[in-house]
Amino acid sequence: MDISQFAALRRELHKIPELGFQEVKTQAFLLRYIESLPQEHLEIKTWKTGIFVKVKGKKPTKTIGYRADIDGLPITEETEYEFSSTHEGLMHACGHDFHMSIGLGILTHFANHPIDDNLLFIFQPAEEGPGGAQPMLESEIMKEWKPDQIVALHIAPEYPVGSIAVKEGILFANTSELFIDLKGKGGHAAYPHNTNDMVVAACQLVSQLQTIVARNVDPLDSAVITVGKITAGTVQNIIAERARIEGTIRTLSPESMARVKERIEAIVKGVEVGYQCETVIDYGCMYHQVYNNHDMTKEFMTFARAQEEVEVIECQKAMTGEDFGYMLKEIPGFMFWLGVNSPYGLHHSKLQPDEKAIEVAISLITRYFEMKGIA
Ligand SMILES: CC(=O)N[C@@H](CCC[C@H](N)C(=O)O)C(=O)O
Repeated sequence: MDISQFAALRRELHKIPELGFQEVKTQAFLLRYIESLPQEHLEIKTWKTGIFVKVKGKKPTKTIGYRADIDGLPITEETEYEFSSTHEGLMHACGHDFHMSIGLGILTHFANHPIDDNLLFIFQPAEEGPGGAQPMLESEIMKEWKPDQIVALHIAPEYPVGSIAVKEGILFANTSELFIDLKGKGGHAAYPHNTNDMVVAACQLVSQLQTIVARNVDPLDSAVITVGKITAGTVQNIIAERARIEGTIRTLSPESMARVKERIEAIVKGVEVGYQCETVIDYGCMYHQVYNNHDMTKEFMTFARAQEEVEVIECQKAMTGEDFGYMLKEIPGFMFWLGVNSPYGLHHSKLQPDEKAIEVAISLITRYFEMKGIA
């Protein structure tokens, strides 16, 4: 198998990023490739814009899963790659093009060289939102093909190529999106006393939200409230009638998530009374923490440490979120970081992961599955 072809596939996928549950071209591209493989041991089923591929084992006693997310982000690419996104305003800025091409590489190997156990490849839509993992888990296909163990990776710009980073237990946080709409009374810029200005209310609210992590969360626990977007108003000399705040909440414990939300609701109520406006809070999609199974992670770290070309870093937990957490809640397994050495981080318009990491991941996971998949 020529591993360099998977960097080429990654470039093709990089050109066509699509948002969650709109991954129509991505699904068609993946299917075309998967259908070009020897079909003798494969069973393919589509689910919405996702795909399940089962590689039937020779004498299976279990099924091992590999999950790759497939959606892109609403970011305008600034990499100057020859193979930049052809979809305006959209980019694979979270490495899902890597996750898919690595999945195709591992699948290609096992379509040609099946092992004793079954393998299940899950190409999952909508990781960035609204979340594809949970509905995929509840699907009839998953009920029939549910793996006994499951693995996924995520690219890590901050680690060098050739390294992976992982830990037992909690790896990623609990997350919840946060949308707050404010409606007051707009009017002429010169007559503020006749209005309820939602620009001022929204600015106050954003500042007050910052006090929650500082004052209401146990300092030995961790939480983040990030407001990534504010929209308000129409032009410079009209007082804004409406404002919208969009953000995300991250906590290491489910208890802190409940506490943070309780405080957000109290503060929003205060702004509502103080600014005589109407408010609506919507928590959008929520993800369960990524909790790595202790025994499987330990076994994987021992295995990876024995591979000459891989450096294993025992990392800290991160406040990122991943709906793979839902899969790990039901299926023993783990997620690990794959070092890709990019000067720009995840969700950045100039993210440039090093493609040499694709080969590292394909050969590491292939060998790991070969070790695990002996009946
Ligand atoms: C790995 C990663 O970057 N995941 C995203 C998941 C986002 C979930 C949701 N849209 C939210 O913002 O809460 C992340 O931002 O951590």
